[in-house]
Amino acid sequence: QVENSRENKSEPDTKSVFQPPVGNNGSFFCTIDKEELVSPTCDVTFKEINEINGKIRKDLVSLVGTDFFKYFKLDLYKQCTFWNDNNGFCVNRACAVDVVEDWDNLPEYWQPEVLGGLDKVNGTSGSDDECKFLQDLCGGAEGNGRQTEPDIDYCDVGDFVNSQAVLVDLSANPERFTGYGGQESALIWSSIYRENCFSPGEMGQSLAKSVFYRLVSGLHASIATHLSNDHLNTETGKWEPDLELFMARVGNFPERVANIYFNYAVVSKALWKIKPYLSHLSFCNSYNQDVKSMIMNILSQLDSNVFNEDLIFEDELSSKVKDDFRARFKNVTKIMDCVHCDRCRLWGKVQTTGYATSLKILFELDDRDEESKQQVVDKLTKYELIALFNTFDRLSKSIESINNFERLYEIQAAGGKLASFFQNNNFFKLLKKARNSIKESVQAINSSINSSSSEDEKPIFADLKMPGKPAVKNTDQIENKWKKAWHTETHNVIEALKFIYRSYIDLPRNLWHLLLSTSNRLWNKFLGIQYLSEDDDGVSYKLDII
Ligand SMILES: Cc1cc2nc3c(=O)[nH]c(=O)nc-3n(C[C@H](O)[C@H](O)[C@H](O)COP(=O)(O)OP(=O)(O)OC[C@H]3O[C@@H](n4cnc5c(N)ncnc54)[C@H](O)[C@@H]3O)c2cc1C
Repeated sequence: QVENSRENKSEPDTKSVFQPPVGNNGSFFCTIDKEELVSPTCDVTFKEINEINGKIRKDLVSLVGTDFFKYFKLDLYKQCTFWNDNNGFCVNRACAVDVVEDWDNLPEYWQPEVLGGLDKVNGTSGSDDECKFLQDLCGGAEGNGRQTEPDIDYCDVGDFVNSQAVLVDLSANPERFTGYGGQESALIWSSIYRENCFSPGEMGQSLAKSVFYRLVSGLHASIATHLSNDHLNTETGKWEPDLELFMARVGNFPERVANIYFNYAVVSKALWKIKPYLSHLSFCNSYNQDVKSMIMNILSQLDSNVFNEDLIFEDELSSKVKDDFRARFKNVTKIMDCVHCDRCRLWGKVQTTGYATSLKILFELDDRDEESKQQVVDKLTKYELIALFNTFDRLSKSIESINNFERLYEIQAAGGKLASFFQNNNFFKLLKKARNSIKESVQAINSSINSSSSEDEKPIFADLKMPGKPAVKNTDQIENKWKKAWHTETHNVIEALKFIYRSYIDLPRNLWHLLLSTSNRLWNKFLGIQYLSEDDDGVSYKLDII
């Protein structure tokens, strides 16, 4: 699944980058085996992940809704550094981000003087007994001494303290359908997938490549699940799930669904791994008493078997591949600066930062050294932690949505479509409208005979609404197809019946005429005289007997 050869290409080429669709009899839901392991590196089945997710979903929703976890900081105006394309923008309202401007209503630890007051926080940090991690968490004191240490970051943590960065309430800017697409988003995705080309010949590169691909594809599929689950129905004006869109983007591709589960396993293992190092922290309890218990409730449901990160870079030789992996994933997080839709950029940044944080925890937490583990965790910034939990929430929501889409799919497959057709009285509306429409069309034909106008070409069922119209299809075309088929069939049946009826009526008369004309011709021939005939227009003319 990661066989795309993208090396040595200067321009993104979407055709060579993306996998061909892998539809399975048109349906994933019927073919995936939920008892199977999510991946050879995960000792967990799809079913088990569903169960874990069911247990933690409620707490996770509450957690990301708390004041501490719902705010994120990012620079929406950062220039794209990968190609010269900083002029595009998404004009759709759904692409916009509502930035926090009402500072008075924010908790104290989000106030500008605290967020920006690094010196003040640093000044107190040495004397207080609380560890630096907690102060980072509550005061935003990122970056102490980071520069002198080896780079273990999979994203640019400096972005969060950039002077251009704005604070955004994630709960006020949900991840959903924005209309962003076409060449622009395809270019972003192809550039992301192109990062997945490691130096050939390195030990362990194929497994690293596979993990990289699955992470990106899982992110891509998760975004597609959210935009299908929260899709604008232009007829009702409501945001609602769109099953057909989901099937077209995710559901018909078992591999993409599996990659969402794989990402869930990766992030949950990272969370499981930091659990022992969070216990001494109070998570700004003075602001929200429940945050800590919610986190612990969630983490206690997670299992170490969900993902075995040790298999990825298992021997010494693979450390080069690991460096490559880190640099390439960092690029993925930076490519988010090239996304023109602000809302997509926001959630793209949150999620790529969440994966970057997971990778840092999984691959940079040295198993042999307890102290270094604690240090890595202590140095996580507030925004990495917020991104980590929000990314887990996004994956958890995706899995919940996949299960909901499966139920919708089964209802439709079991004839739900037909049932709703009758329940909504559409069948009877169809009959009534057909009757009225035929009357109208007859009138239209009559008037067109007089006025020589083209009124009779007006579609008969112009106002007819068929059930279950897919958002992605041209509805006019579907209606016209129905009308055309209806017309053609009724016309053909009526003409056939008329023909048969006329044939029976005309048969005796035709036989009598045939008999008369034949005997007349034979009599004339016997007498040796000319006889008369008629052409198709009824004109009589003489024929000579040869
Ligand atoms: C960072 C980012 C965030 C975005 N956030 C949003 C958002 O919040 N809301 C929104 O409405 N749109 C969002 N978009 C746009 C969205 O992802 C799609 O690009 C857009 O909807 C157009 O979809 P598409 O069907 O043309 O194919 P795309 O999703 O653009 O995919 C392009 C090609 O990639 C391949 N492909 C698709 N999915 C996968 C997969 N999971 N694994 C492997 N290959 C795959 C297919 O061959 C496909 O033709 C975002 C885009 C980016 C880059």
